[in-house]
Amino acid sequence: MSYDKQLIAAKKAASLAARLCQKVQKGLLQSDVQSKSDKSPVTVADYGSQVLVSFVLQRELPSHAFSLVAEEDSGDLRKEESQETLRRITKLVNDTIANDGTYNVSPLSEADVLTIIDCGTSEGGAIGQHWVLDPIDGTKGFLRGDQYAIALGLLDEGKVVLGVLACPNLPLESIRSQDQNALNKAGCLFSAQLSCGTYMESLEGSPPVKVHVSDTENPEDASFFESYEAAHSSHSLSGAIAKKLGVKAPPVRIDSQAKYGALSRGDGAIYLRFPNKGYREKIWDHAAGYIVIAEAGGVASDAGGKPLDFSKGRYLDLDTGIIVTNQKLMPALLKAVQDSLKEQALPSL
Ligand SMILES: Nc1ncnc2c1ncn2[C@@H]1O[C@H](COP(=O)(O)O)[C@@H](OP(=O)(O)O)[C@H]1O
Ligand SMILES: [Mg+2]
Ligand SMILES: [Mg+2]
Ligand SMILES: [Mg+2]
Repeated sequence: MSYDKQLIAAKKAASLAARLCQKVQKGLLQSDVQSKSDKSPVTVADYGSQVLVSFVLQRELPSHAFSLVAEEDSGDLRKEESQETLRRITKLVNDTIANDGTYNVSPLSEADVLTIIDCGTSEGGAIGQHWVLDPIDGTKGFLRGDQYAIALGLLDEGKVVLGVLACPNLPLESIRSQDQNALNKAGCLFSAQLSCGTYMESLEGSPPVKVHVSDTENPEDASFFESYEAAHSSHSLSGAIAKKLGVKAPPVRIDSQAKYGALSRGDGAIYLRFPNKGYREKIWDHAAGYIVIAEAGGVASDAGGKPLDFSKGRYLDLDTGIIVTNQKLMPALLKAVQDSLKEQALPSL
């Protein structure tokens, strides 16, 4: 089965959303930051991005049933104190659509915006097709002016069949490049479809280039990625695993699924993620990255070596943590992870 049409629509949706996010990040004001019940910062761009992706997908694929599992909902925005925020989101979305020029539509109203945000409340699951969206992954990175991604995947019968990662601040060259000029040129769009490989192009438009994960078999040559935020992933556990494996390079700490993108083109060889006990991973934090890595020849699993299961609804059910690397390094990595977890569980003497 081909998902070509959906892939074209997904790339268009994520690119347009990226434009909105870039505009907001440039002019980021403190007043853009709201507080959600989970205390994570949510910005105008977060909602605006979700509206644009949902809008474009429905426009581009009018004959397809539409189900979207997305991170944000309109609850907070419907509150009295959010009126100004809603007004700003609506204007940003309408300006972005008008500047793009593809869609000849009358401007969306604030009520339209709320309705479109709430298109993302699907529960997903193992039956049928569901889009999975993180409108801004790496909100903390976004607010800091660092890495973030617009991450969009498609599930078919519970399996990720395509994924797109728009990473506006990721350099087009390897992040390990020493060339400052090259590092200043940023804005990558990764796209992957089942059995078709992973491609990268510039967000400004360039021919897609096929990418592949690092093929290193030697952990001494491997550098590893992890969250910038220590609260999202234990830096001490990943350090212990890397040491056991023989990794020499210091960790590369960046926000968002830009890690999966950078890994898919070989900027590093390993990604380790170990949230606090009890934290439940959401499917939108990994769906797009999972297929971008798999189609580039890599493998992502939980800490027990099981593939990630996206068929269970909005959450991933998994055994402690997520590990990602190439096929050759995975057995050694898995052993180092298991040994380190056992040691960590032992009472210290
Ligand atoms: N305590 C926690 N442990 C693990 N992940 C967390 C977390 N709190 C938030 N997250 C998730 O980590 C994501 C960012 O990952 P990373 O650390 O790789 O940048 C966040 O995505 P959002 O920014 O979309 O909310 C959020 O879903
Ligand atoms: Mg969030
Ligand atoms: Mg996220
Ligand atoms: Mg998010």
